[in-house]
Amino acid sequence: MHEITLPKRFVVGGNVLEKVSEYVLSVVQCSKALIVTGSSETARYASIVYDGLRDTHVDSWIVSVKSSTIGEVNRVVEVVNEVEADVVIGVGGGKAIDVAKYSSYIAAKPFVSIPTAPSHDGIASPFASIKDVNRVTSVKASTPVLVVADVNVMAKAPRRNIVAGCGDLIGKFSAVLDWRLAHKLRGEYYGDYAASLSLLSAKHIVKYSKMFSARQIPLEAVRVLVEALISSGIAMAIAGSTRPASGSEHLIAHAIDVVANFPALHGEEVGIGSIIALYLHGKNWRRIKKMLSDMGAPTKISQINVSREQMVKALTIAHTIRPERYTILGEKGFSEEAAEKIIDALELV
Ligand SMILES: NC(=O)C1=CN([C@@H]2O[C@H](COP(=O)(O)OP(=O)(O)OC[C@H]3O[C@@H](n4cnc5c(N)ncnc54)[C@H](OP(=O)(O)O)[C@@H]3O)[C@@H](O)[C@H]2O)C=CC1
Ligand SMILES: O=C(CO)COP(=O)(O)O
Ligand SMILES: [Zn+2]
Repeated sequence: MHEITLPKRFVVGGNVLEKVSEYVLSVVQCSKALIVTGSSETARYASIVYDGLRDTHVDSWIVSVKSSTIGEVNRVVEVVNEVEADVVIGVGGGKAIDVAKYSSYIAAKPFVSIPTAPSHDGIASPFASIKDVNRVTSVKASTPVLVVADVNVMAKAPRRNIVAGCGDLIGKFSAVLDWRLAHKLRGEYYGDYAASLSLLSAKHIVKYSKMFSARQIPLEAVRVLVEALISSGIAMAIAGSTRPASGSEHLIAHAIDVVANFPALHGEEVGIGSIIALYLHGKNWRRIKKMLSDMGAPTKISQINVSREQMVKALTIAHTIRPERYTILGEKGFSEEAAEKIIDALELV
């Protein structure tokens, strides 16, 4: 048994950031808010949120975080307690959202998710990837009470971040295959509804792939991507774990982070992990590789700043990242020889 807690309100649309205070006040009674953001363009969006809250007499503070580590979470929790904030608002990419989400969970305050880029599916999920809490995998955190996704803001994010969101979602094809495999081989609980919802998000990326390959990605495609990222987060909430969203492709991405110290965006690494995972599952990996390549997503390890030696190492340790989650990598994973062979067979160099 697990409880499914979903956000109370989703606001998805153009220019919704300016009205954020109205949305926040519609779901939480608050007079003090702590905004967690990054340090680049994200901080500019955070100041728009700050101004909106000030105009409706909500005192606000902004904390900029550099990484999604427990050190940053502790720093944010200290400020939450010091200023007695009633709500924690994350404004930024996956890093800022995750730090805000986990801090709100520790401080037992409501969490509001305001993504500035469609680069990951943690936007609405109740899990956070905090780098040194559970090694490199996610942990249970708060479900946002409110998600405000301004598609105009997100469409202005760097193309690289947008395409990374496509990569994170393409990963659901192998994640669900792995889940089914674990169900058949290990009797693990398999939630057909959560799995179908997760797959739906990946299928929409394929359906709209031509639009994502256009020089200027149309707003319509960004909106579909944002909705798909939200719905993948909901699939995780329904399943009560990240199982529908994270399988062997994520283990490979996490292993790359361990070996090469976070060399690229999460969704970019998942895209490459998906090519390998789909090959192992006997699926049409060539089609997915071409699709990612056409979008401008990395399909070679040099494009994610990973050397051949590092990739071999990552492949040989991927199965150890989360031993309790059975995947196509099995219990022994890749041998060095097999890793070398797959890198050549899939032309990853
Ligand atoms: N909780 C969950 O369920 C999930 C969590 N994740 C986690 O999310 C993280 C990945 O998120 P991702 O967004 O790729 O990485 P980051 O949050 O690190 O963002 C990457 C970069 O993009 C910048 N950025 C964000 N929005 C904009 C914008 N609108 N314009 C210009 N620059 C922008 C960020 O700026 P700045 O430096 O200012 O922050 C940062 O420099 C990983 O840590 C991953 O583990 C991924 C999937 C699911
Ligand atoms: O990135 C995620 C889903 O896209 C979360 O996955 P993990 O639970 O493997 O960290
Ligand atoms: Zn992911």
